[in-house]
Order: sequence, then C-alpha cells, then structure tokens
Amino acid sequence: MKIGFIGVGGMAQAIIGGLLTAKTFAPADVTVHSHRQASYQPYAAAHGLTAVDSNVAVAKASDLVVLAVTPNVATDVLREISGSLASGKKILISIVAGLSLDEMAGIVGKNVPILRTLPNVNVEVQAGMTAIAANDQLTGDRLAAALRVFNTIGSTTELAEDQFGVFSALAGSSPAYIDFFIDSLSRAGVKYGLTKAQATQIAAQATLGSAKMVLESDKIPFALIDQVASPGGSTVAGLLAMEEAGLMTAVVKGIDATIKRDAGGPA
Ligand SMILES: NC(=O)C1=CN([C@@H]2O[C@H](COP(=O)(O)OP(=O)(O)OC[C@H]3O[C@@H](n4cnc5c(N)ncnc54)[C@H](OP(=O)(O)O)[C@@H]3O)[C@@H](O)[C@H]2O)C=CC1
Ligand SMILES: O=C(O)[C@@H]1CCC=N1
Repeated sequence: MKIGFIGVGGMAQAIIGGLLTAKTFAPADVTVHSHRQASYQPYAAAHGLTAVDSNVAVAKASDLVVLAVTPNVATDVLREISGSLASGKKILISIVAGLSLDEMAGIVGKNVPILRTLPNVNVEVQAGMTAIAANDQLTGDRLAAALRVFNTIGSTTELAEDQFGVFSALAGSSPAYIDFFIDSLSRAGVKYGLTKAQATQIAAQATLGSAKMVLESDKIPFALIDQVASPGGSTVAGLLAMEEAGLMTAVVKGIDATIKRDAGGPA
C-alpha cells in the first residue's frame, strides 16, 4: 500500500513523521509534492521519501491520496487531480478543515471513496486525536486501510460532519492553546527563578500527567481538582485567583472564536 501527500506543510509533516516512527509505511512508499520545489524536495530527501514533480504524479503513484493543502487552494487541487481519481480505485483522504465530503465528491466524482479527517499535530508523537467521516463508497478493507493511517498515530473518533467545527476547535486547534497554557505556567516558574528549560519540562510533565489522570481514572476533572485543592491550602487560593482573572470564560471565548472562524467568519 502506497500513500501520497499533496502539500507537505506543518500538518502533513506531523502525520508523515508519526507514520515513519510507527513504521506504518516504509519511507520509499511515501510520495510527496507541494507548491514550491524548495520546500518539498529537501524534506523528501531528508526522510528518504519519493518526491514527484506534480500533484497529479502524487495521485498516480498512491493508493491513498492525502490532500494536505491550505483550504484556499484545496478545491483547485482536487480539480487538478480529479482525472487520476476518476476510476474510483484510489482512496482520497482529506485533512482540510471545513471541506465537506459532498463538496469533494462534487469535484472528484461520487464513485470515489473519500475519508474526511481532522487530525491534530500530536500525531507526530503517536498521541493524535483525529475525527473521521467516510462517504458511502469507502467500506470494508478499503475503509480499514484508510483508518489504519490514523489509528497507528493516535486515537480516532467517528463524527457527524456538522460536528467537525467544534472538534477542530477542541482537538485540532487546542494543542496551540494547551501549549499556550504550558508556556504560561513555565513563565510563572521563570518569574520565581527556575530556568525556562526546567520550568517548561516541569509544566509539560504536569500537563501530560493530568491528561492521563482524566483519561485513566474514573473521576471527572472537577473531582480531580477537589483532590488536589487541600482545605485552606495553596491550590484553592490559586484556583480562585485564576477564576477571578476569568480563566474559564477566556477559554470558552477562545473556542467560540475558533468555531466562528472555522465556519467562514472573519479573522
Ligand atoms: N496545522 C494543523 O494543526 C492542522 C491543519 N489542518 C489542515 O491541514 C491543512 C494544511 O495545514 P498546515 O499544514 O497547517 O498548512 P501549511 O501552510 O503548513 O502547509 C500547506 C501546504 O500546502 C502546500 N500547497 C499550497 N498550494 C499548493 C498547491 N497548489 N499544490 C500543492 N501544494 C500546495 C504548501 O506548499 P509549499 O510549502 O511548497 O508552499 C504547503 O506544503 C489545512 O487545510 C488545515 O486546515 C487540519 C488539522 C490540524
Ligand atoms: O488553524 C487552522 O486553521 C487549522 C485547523 C485546525 C488546526 N489548524
């Protein structure tokens, strides 16, 4: 099974990095092309991937064709490769935010098996969270082959397409927000004399452990908060100060803005 990427920006590189580490594909079975030769050729050479000189060549060389370009060029690129997908033998996988299965099928043809996905950048370390929706042409072994791509680099969840916007905010964009939180914790540590490197490692490990606790214990986050906040202690003092500064409202407002923009609202 061969996989090809049209677009090798931040997200495609995270997926490819995760897949190579997981050994889901051998480097030579991964074909790439993007807009600028200066960006895709050195990347392909550095990882032993197969670089080709057009988007159509990616589609021709691959069983799984991953559309990983920015949303503003996605429909043009689909038009460009539609002839190579027309037989319905290749599987189109899109990671493009906001592009629906119907829009894609309207361009490449209703007989083409398509998997719409929304991965997050953590796929690079096999800890991704990916939403998936398949069209009715993608079933059986072919669906399993497409799902395997994302199951080997993290968790997946099947989702109705009208929930991709909220998912994109909670999982696609949130690594940036969680990193913002980690960096804020770390800066607070620097304020009190830790080095930035020490403080970042401490903040990141505490975040990782807390996420693991939420996933693995049977307690909801509020119960875990209560477990940490000793009566009359320092944590409850910190929690109240954070809430006075509007932490929960700030997070929800951030998610509101993310969803609005994902739905086509102004930047
Ligand atoms: N970043 C993330 O965390 C996530 C991103 N996504 C989706 O992934 C997609 C890519 O995002 P991201 O990686 O962040 O963006 P980048 O800007 O990092 O990458 C975009 C890629 O598209 C390529 N490209 C642009 N125009 C063309 C074209 N006409 N033909 C071929 N390739 C082209 C660029 O090529 P070049 O570099 O050569 O100019 C670049 O490799 C988006 O649709 C986004 O919605 C989804 C989930 C999470
Ligand atoms: O910022 C973006 O538009 C994309 C969608 C989800 C994560 N990154």
